[in-house]
Amino acid sequence: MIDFNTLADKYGTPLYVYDFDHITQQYEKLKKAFAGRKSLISYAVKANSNLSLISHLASLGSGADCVSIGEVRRALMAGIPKYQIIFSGVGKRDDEIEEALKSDILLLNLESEAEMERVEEISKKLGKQARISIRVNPNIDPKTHPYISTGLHENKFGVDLETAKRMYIRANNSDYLDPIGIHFHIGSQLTELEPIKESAQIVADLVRSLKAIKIDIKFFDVGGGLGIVYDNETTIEPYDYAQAIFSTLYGLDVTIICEPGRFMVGNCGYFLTKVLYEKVNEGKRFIIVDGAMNDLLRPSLYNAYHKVEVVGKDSSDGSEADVVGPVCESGDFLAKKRVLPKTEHNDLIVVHSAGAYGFVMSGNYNTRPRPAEVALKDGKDTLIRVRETFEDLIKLEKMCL
Ligand SMILES: Cc1ncc(COP(=O)(O)O)c(C=O)c1O
Ligand SMILES: N[C@@H](CCCC[NH3+])C(=O)O
Repeated sequence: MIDFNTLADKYGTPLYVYDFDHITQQYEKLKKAFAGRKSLISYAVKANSNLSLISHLASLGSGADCVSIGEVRRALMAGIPKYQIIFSGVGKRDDEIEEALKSDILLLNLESEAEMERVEEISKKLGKQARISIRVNPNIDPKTHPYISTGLHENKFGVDLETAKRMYIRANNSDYLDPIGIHFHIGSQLTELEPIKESAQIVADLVRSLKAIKIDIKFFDVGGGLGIVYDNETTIEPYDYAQAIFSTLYGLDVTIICEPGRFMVGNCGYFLTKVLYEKVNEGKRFIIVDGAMNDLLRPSLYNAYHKVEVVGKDSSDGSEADVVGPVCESGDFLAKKRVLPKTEHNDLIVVHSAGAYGFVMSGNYNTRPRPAEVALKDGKDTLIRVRETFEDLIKLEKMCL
């Protein structure tokens, strides 16, 4: 049992708390599911890019999937070996490509023909050969929230099968490109296995057709996307996930890469916020707390559900309320229409499953400094990011005054 009150007293609120032991369990579960085949788990840094958290994953043997040079730098700083780092993303700048090539990471994952031309040109300038993978868009509906669906042709990600094949042939004929990987990622918070299996089948068929023309793909990257329980969702078991992928890989000797973000860190995280006031507007009850949409955006952005509880109080005799923050937006809420007990000033509210896409999507709207982050490991709590101050926020502007 986590003693949330003690943590809130010690570090203040709003506050992010991550249970690193839970991350270890998630990592081991997935690693075990892939046992028996060559595999690399490349944690999707975008889900939670705290350096101490990445460093914890590095200590478990994890690689990193990055979508900006900043994330690549974080991964390297946190101790992820360079040959376990992948750089994806639809819009890499020249300077990002150059730095990634100089860093000698495992793969640049390419998402368009135009990008491949840039990478070839920059590799030529550096006198290097770029190890690349190509992100295939298999046009499969992942059956998730439209904002986090990425594997349909209407989404901006990847290239269609024909284009991918053309790119592989071209890359294979280039002195500066080494096409050794293939990639797909159809969306996030996936709770159904079939779309993943179908996509893997399509992409594996492409790998077999490439093999027939002597283009040898060594890394089969299935992206991330494994969903977690926020409310009462049925999720995909890692074992079934791995078996579904294995079943598509007949005749192929590849290292499977998978890039879980949410699965690895989502349920390890808690967002702690204190009650400021309660009020009732014409029968509508609001619990106003010191955390807001700038700290945890998912409810406002996706209408995402996060379980909330008032620490030490039983909800059974409660009534319906919205939990809202102090930001000047009607869309600033953490939870809507939840049965919650009567609260007092300074009661502590815990928002669950806040480890993924929580702090990383926070901002300073309304000149609100971002929360501190704390890790729990082996029964000990450690500060892993200091709370921002007003001075931190205005530092860059003050330099221009
Ligand atoms: C290419 C890629 N890999 C991995 C991920 C991680 O996704 P998730 O957090 O759903 O596992 C994403 C985000 O959706 C992504 O775009
Ligand atoms: N930000 C999203 C996930 C995006 C996944 C990245 N491609 C969320 O909070 O659910």
